[in-house]
Amino acid sequence: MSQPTLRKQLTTQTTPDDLIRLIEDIASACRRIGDEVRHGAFAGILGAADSKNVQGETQKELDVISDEIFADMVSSGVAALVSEEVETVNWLVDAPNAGQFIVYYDPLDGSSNLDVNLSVGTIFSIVRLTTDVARDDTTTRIPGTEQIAAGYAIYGPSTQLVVTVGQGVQAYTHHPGSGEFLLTTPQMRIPEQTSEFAINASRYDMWEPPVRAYIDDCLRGADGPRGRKFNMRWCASMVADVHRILTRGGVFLYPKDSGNAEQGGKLRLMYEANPMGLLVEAAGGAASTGAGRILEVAPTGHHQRVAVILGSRDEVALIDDYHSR
Ligand SMILES: O=P(O)(O)OC[C@H]1O[C@](O)(COP(=O)(O)O)[C@@H](O)[C@@H]1O
Ligand SMILES: [Mg+2]
Ligand SMILES: [Mg+2]
Repeated sequence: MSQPTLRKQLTTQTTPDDLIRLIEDIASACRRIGDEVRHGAFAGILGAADSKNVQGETQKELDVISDEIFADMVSSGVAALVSEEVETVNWLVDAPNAGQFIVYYDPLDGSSNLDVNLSVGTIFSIVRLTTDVARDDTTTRIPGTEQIAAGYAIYGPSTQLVVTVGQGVQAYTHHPGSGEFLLTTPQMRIPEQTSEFAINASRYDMWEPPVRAYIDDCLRGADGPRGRKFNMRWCASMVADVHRILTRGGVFLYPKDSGNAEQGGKLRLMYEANPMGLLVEAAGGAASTGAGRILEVAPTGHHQRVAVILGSRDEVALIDDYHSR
């Protein structure tokens, strides 16, 4: 094993010790969640649970199990956990190894893919509270610009952990023999230009005019205003779509449309849009709502939703331009 381990690489990047311990907790939890996902068919847990989450969505059994694993295993230096699957903030300040970190997380992302054996993941975002924490839920409404680290695990053909602690984006691959996450991509970079978009095209008739105009122009190909052919991908798993973009470029859109406008969009700011926004920007890309930088959105609630447009910088800038026309 010549590649550095997660701890070795984070130490080389002079990451504070308490943050390394926290990221290692998260890596252990993701290893366990990956195992549960892989053995889900044997345990018969790939289906729906008979419960709904705060978003009113029917939970998958593995949504609940993954949340329990994460909440059990992630505690080093933690003051509070904010989960997609739990309505309220889980304050840990009385726990023996509590500290100043707030961890926002989506325990299982892309869960509609579970029973069809496609890639799913876990997403996390970390902020460090500077002052002594007050146990009130407004304390945790912190803009994405304050994140000190973010990442995701992807449970695909291999399990990978993709992390930023402020020095670019690193990808680690789980090494089944040793159980370690080993550094396999030292720097993920997003090309500034792309000819590949990802959007759920079945929502075409619900899109607002700027998004419809942008996609129409891409689909007109070489003879159209873009002067080149565009390809399309949609995994219905944000982790899988963003991983592809961090690996080879592209643009991902989940806009606000007439079908989700009441909720403000589909994807959640604190544990989907903010962490993915931090990763994409750290890899040279951009992340926008169409009306401004995602990371600068002032949070009004833990489960608030936003429009998401992220990926290759020039393409995101162009889509923003469609919104300002
Ligand atoms: O079903 P749609 O419209 O394709 O939406 C897919 C999107 O919803 C999500 O599955 C929402 O995340 P969760 O699975 O964590 O609820 C994203 O991962 C994905 O990008
Ligand atoms: Mg999700
Ligand atoms: Mg989820």
